[in-house]
Order: sequence, then C-alpha cells, then structure tokens
Amino acid sequence: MTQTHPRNPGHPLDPSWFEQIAVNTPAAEARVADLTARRGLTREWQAAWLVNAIRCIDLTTLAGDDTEARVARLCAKARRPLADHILEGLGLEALTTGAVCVYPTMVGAAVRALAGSGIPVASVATGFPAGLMPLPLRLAEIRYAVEEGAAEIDIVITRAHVLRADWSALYDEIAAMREASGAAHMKAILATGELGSLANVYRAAMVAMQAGADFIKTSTGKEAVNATLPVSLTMVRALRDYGARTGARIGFKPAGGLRTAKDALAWQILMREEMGRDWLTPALFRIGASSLLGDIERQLEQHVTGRFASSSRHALA
Ligand SMILES: O=C[C@H](O)COP(=O)(O)O
Repeated sequence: MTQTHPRNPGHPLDPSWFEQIAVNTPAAEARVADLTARRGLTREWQAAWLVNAIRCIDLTTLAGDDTEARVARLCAKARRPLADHILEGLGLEALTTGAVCVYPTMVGAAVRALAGSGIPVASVATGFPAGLMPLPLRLAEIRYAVEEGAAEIDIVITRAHVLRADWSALYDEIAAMREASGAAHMKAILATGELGSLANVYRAAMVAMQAGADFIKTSTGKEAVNATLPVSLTMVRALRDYGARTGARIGFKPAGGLRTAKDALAWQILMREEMGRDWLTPALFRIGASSLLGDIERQLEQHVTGRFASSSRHALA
C-alpha cells in the first residue's frame, strides 16, 4: 500500500445499502468454480503472476513464540523474497513483499530490520484475534502500534455486533479505530468464518467501508474457517458496490490458510475477473500469509531451472 494511495473518506452509516441484501450461496460457489476452472494461464504468465503475488504478500508472523530474532529473519526474507539465481533467472533486479505483518510488540523490531527498504510494517491490533477487549484498550493498542512505527493497522471487528445486526455499534467502533489509526492505513478483518452467512459478510464489509476502512480483510488465520473463494467473491462484490456508490477504491486482503502457489493464482484471477487488472497491485490487493512464499519460490525455481529444489535448500519464510 503506497502511502500516496487515496484514503477511503468513508460515508455516514446507511443500512439501506446492505440490509436487504441476499447472497445466493450456490451461485457464489458456481462463480468461483468457473473462475478457477477456466484459468488457462500459460507457463510464462503463471511465473509473472507468482512474482506479482510476492509483491502483494503481507509476509506474516503472528505466533505466541515470536521473537525479535524471528521477526528480523522474516524481514530479511521480505527484502529478498527469492534466492538470487531465481531472481536473475526471471530477469528481475529488485523484488520485495508488500509489507511485513506482526503483533504490536514486534513492530519496533520490524521497523528497524526494514529500515531503508521502503517496505511498510503492518501491525494487527484491537485485541487480535478475538477482539474481546474494552474499546478504550483496543484503541490504545492501535495508537501504540502507530507510535512504534506501523504504517498499516489490521483491526478485528466485534463479531457479536454483526450477529446481532447492531450496525451502529459496528460502525462506531470501526470509525473510532480509523481515527486512532491516524495516517496509518487501516485494514478491517471481518473474521468471516464467524459471521454466520455470506449475507452477513456483505453487510459487515459494507459497514466497515462506510466507517472508513481502507482495506477489507477476510480472516485472522485463527478462525476455524479462514479465507475461502466464495467469501472473497462476496467481499469483492461489496467493495465494487461501495466503489460504484462513492467512487472510492478499497483494497482487498484474503488471509488465513493461503499456502500454495495455486491459491495465489486463484485469488488473483478472482480480482482480475471481478475488479480488473488495476486491482492487482499492492495498493489495492494484499495476500496475508505466513507460509505461502515457500511454495511460490519452489514453483519459480522450477520455472527458472526446470527442476524442483529440495525445500531444505530454501530459506525459511
Ligand atoms: O493475517 C494473516 C494471517 O494471520 C495469516 O494466516 P496464515 O498463518 O494461515 O497464513
């Protein structure tokens, strides 16, 4: 997300944009099956799309045993996501990931490790992953992460507000989080696996955008069900509808359970087909993932050398 990308100005809460929405689940499933089936990408194009996926990755570590040393290793990988011979084989000079995403207490270490690279640090906040903390503490956590140097804040919403259809409570908390984020771009994690229905996913997405979210993000990676293509289609349709009403360009971040190069291609195809190529940039599309880069690197090595290397030869991501 370049810092020059226009922010979402938001919109006063207007439930008439989403309250009556009906989402046809079998139709959403059929649409995504169709998208991924008629992919037909040539080998060359696949390599280019995998490189683009790297540019869009929020390279993530969100584990209870994270240390500054682990974060520093992750940042080194973000600066140099592919081994030199792969980069050279692809004819590329420079390549970095979209961001590095960590817990708030790891932001300082990430900022130091990424100094001079231009790679932004994203911090989860607001009581990630469940969000069940008093609002003033959640807002204080955002301010702490921003003070530590986070340029992007990934907030979680209160799922109960969605399940009770309390749209004004949801709007007010997200608007307060946006204000606390200040100049940092804000991604709203909907935790879609806990929202009960695709219609609720659409409603939560629309409220988050009306409240000023710059990105909408599927999942924390900690729910029982994380990013899926039907959920992503529903969210992308919501951001398309929001854009049609307001002219604002909102970003999309699938996250949670994306592990394979095939996943990286499928989600990019979804974006291209639904939003157009303009959306396939880090300013408008991120993939949140802790263990996707390894498979992409393996596939690109195979593309360049004609053979798969043992995974023991690749740096740990
Ligand atoms: O925000 C990113 C997610 O936590 C990543 O989830 P993952 O560990 O399943 O890749």
